[in-house]
Amino acid sequence: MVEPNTCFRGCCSSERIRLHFPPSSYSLISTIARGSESTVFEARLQGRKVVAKKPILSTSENLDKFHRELQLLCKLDHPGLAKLVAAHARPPNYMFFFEFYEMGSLAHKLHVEEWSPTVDEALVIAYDLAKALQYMHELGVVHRDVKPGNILLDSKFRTHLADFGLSSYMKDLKHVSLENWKSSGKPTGGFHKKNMVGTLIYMAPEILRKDIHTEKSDVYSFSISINELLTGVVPYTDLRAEAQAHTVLEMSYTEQQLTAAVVSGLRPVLVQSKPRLPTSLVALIQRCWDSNPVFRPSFYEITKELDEIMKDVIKTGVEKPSEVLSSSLRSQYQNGLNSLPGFQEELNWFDQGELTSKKAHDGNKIMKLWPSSLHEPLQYQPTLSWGSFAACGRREKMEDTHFLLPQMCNEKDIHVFGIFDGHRGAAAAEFSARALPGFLKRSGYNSSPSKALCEAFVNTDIAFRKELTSHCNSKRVTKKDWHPGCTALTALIVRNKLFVANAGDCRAILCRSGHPFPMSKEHLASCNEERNRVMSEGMEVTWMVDTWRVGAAALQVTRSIGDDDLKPAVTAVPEIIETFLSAIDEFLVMASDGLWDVMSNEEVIAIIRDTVKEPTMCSKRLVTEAIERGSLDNITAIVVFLQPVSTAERVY
Ligand SMILES: Nc1ncnc2c1ncn2[C@@H]1O[C@H](COP(=O)(O)OP(=O)(O)OP(=O)(O)O)[C@@H](O)[C@H]1O
Ligand SMILES: [Mn+2]
Ligand SMILES: [Mn+2]
Repeated sequence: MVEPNTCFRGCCSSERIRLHFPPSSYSLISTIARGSESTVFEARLQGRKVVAKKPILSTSENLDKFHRELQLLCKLDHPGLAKLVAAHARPPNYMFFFEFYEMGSLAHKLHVEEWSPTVDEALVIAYDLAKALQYMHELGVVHRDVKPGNILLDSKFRTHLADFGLSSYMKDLKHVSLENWKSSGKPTGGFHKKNMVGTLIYMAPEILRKDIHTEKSDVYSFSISINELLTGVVPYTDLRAEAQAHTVLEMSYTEQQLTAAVVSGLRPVLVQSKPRLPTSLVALIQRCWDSNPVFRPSFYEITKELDEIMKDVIKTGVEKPSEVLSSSLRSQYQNGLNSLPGFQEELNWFDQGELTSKKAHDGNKIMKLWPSSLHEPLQYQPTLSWGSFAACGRREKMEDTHFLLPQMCNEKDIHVFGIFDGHRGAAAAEFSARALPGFLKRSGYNSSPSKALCEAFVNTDIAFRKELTSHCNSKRVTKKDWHPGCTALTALIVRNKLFVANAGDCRAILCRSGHPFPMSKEHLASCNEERNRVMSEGMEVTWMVDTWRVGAAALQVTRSIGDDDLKPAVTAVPEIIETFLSAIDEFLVMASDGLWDVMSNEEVIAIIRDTVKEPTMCSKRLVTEAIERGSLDNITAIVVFLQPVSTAERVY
């Protein structure tokens, strides 16, 4: 008797795909992955190596879901989707057999193997994935679980979107609240299996707000995944490797915090420095993760745009295996590089600064930094918590750096924080962030805090310019007019006293009695006093384009570290403002000018009031907001709470 090719219930049928087999025709060989709702095996089906996905069927609802998924899988047929080769849909065994994709998931490739694709490889993957999703959407189906863990790669690096456990016809979707979403089909998988926070990172803000999932929500997840592919970094962690990223993600955010942050506009750090990265691709990613689904392009538009981008990047069309694209691009890229001036012999300026710092303070363990006097009356004790966030923003390169050094030299009530905003390259900023703390310690053993800060700025400047000169001489560097510099802002807290040293146009404010209390003043050529000082040092200041600028370099700031072509007029000597802290002081905000360009002191304070009382979250919020307001610069923010923050306030 020939059995019909249907499932046990008769609701699933197919002409292409066999839906039942005699038990002897398949065997499970080994476990590949154990999901929350299924186990994935390497299997053999009639001699062919396949993947068997065996759902956990503990309730009748699970069974209904299996049949719905099978009905859908019988309809789907696209090269960009994981191919169902067969199924077994009769008791006691229910399972899907898929084509085996030997390279595994994109998540594994990126975060276990730490694979770093070239831009053209990433473009091919993005294009394949977009095509597959366009196909699904045209059928009226949303995937609802687009993420690197569900993107499988074959030996030719072509993409196959898998895991249709959450896929659904749009017409069947009702409002799914977060609660019943969690208990029904929740996106899981990869290394995020155990924790919710991880699975949230691909979910569009409207889903987090408990709205309905539309095709534009898939567009959002697509862009988060493609940005992850280009950066290699797990969203919201700054880390590549799976194990560490996992811990950091869990430590940095609770579920509510991340939900609140994404809804209020937080996004992963946008890809920035990658050879040949087309700006149009970066812009496309940003449009795809717009907070408003209406502004996100459809996959029809995305594939068209990707097609254009690829044509620009390579003049040879798209339907080629990626290896071919890679090699042709690689040779183009190398030709391009060779015609560039000799910029390759880069020093690592962070390391250079670190070394200088070590030499400077030489591990003095006997002397104490600024010991408190026995005669001092009982002092107010601020309770500190601190955090920072930095983003490249719309700039091509990141030239901001910063450091957080709480409890300097193991002194429980001495803390230092610094921001450096580089110009004409990042060298000075990178060097200073590592070198300045060492100079501060050295001076701290025999100078007052403000004198030590001043010496630290000046010594960092001298050391940097010395390193630069010897580097240029030793390597016969061809960069003739290379005079990198940076502005610098450093806050030092010694028990109940705050000292802020500033050279340039970063800014620090205190929130005192609820109002901004300036702790620094900007040093710009547009400011009379500074302009006169620079001119009295014999340096020309001229009105150019839109503002006053110093020297041939046309610098807008009048104090900085580095800039050896403008020394001594553009001095590294900081201005220092000091104040006693008391119960009226809530928090300190320090930021590079990229933030202050688009936000007033009052607005900064209002935003922090309106955010979870967690300093890293506050810093992120400030930076994200500044980018959204159109800041064109790099942005770094440090937030230091000066009072204990109640746990109730910490939760959004
Ligand atoms: N066809 C396949 N070829 C190779 N590996 C596969 C295949 N299908 C699944 N895998 C591997 O198994 C993992 C889990 O697969 P899948 O996402 O389909 O299962 P799941 O139970 O829905 O998991 P979760 O929902 O927890 O992500 C994938 O991340 C991938 O590493
Ligand atoms: Mn799944
Ligand atoms: Mn999965």
